[in-house]
Amino acid sequence: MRNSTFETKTTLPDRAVLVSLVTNEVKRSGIDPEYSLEELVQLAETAGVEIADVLVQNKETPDTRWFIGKGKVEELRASILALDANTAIFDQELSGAQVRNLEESLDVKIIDRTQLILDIFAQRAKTREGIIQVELAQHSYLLPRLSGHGKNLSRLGGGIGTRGPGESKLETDRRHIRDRISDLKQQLDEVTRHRKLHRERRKETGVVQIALVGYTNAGKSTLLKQLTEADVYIENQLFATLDPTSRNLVLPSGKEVVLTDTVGFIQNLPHNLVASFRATLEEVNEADLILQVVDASSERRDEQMTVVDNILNELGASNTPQIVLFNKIDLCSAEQREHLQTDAQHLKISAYNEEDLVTIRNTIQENLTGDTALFRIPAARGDLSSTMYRVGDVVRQEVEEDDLIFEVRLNQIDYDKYGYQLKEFIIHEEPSQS
Ligand SMILES: Nc1nc2c(ncn2[C@@H]2O[C@H](COP(=O)(O)OP(=O)(O)OP(=O)(O)O)[C@@H](O)[C@H]2O)c(=O)[nH]1
Ligand SMILES: [Mg+2]
Repeated sequence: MRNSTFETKTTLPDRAVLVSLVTNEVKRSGIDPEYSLEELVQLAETAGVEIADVLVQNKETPDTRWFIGKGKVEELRASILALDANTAIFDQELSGAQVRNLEESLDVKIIDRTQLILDIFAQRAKTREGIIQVELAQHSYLLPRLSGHGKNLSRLGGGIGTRGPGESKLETDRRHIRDRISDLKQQLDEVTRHRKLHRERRKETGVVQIALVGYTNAGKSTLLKQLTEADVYIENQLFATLDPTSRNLVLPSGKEVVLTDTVGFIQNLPHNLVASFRATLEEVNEADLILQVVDASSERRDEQMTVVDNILNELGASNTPQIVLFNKIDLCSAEQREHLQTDAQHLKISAYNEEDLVTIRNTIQENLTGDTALFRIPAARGDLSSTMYRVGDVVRQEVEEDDLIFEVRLNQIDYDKYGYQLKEFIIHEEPSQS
């Protein structure tokens, strides 16, 4: 049945026991271990893993050799045998030595949350940039976990926990991996430079950039599709989208802006991954407006919003104007709906409701349209006329004595960008009605 001669060991789907160790450090980190474990279940399912059992241990500190306590290792062994599992997935990061000890003792594949996320990313990566970024993250994860013998590289073969760097590198030693990392970094630099050039060109043309951000599975891609008719991948699973997709969005005024879908966020996002995906996430940083998409029907809505805000902070994008879209309102209970903040910056929507899409387009437009301003420019500064047309809609233009009068409905973003020369000529400003 199997048609590939390259396929290595795994013929059965992975069947895993999930393990979570709740240490004092975990408790201090502010991460709710129960929520984290719920998410690990979803991540495992997303990766196509069957879940046989879930084990939890409370312990002040991890065991240096086994991570979990010796007694818990025996419990895990019993569960693996009874339920015929071939993998154990830990919700916290393990050291290389702990992985080896557990693997030798239990004779199953051992992976942790970080590796599982990296695997899902590896399954999803389609563009050159995405593929390079994932491989870079995988190697960076692996490097400190290789100690002495390169034996644990033999875990790289097939199935989850094994995708990625690839079988051809089975015998690779540390130096080899380091070489590969610097090679990947170089390739990434090149791709990044291209992306940057592209972005700068878009910027020069003055096109407004809007980024859809949010927790994974919130509905970002669905909104991109609904708003722009883009053909994008939408799935009820974590990390459906990896590579940013940009599409033109036409506002009611006829103005075109660029809307970009981005990779979803998750709590406890592996550091290697964030570092590797910095280039991709730059899109968010450069946006003129951020649409934060929230799954309002999620029991964990507030936690998810906090994670997103924290990551935006880390990216340096916390000052970018933001509209929060409370999505999936159709799935919300009356009580859930009631607790949602609503004002000009917070909308309750469903990505599948046409009227809501109209509201979103209008709200974007309102946020881009600022106040109406009156300018008086000396005729000698006629060179500024063209700038007037760059910063908004000129609604009136007259000559009065030796001066030019312009009434402009400002586009706030463009005005901030290009309007610095105009500011001294303003004679009257009126807040917009919207
Ligand atoms: N009922 C309902 N389902 C929605 C709505 N918006 C999105 N969905 C569903 O939610 C799931 C996730 O949607 P995506 O658009 O893939 O989510 P995403 O934010 O792009 O997710 P990632 O790419 O994984 O980060 C899909 O099954 C969508 O059909 C909505 O307003 N109502
Ligand atoms: Mg998506």
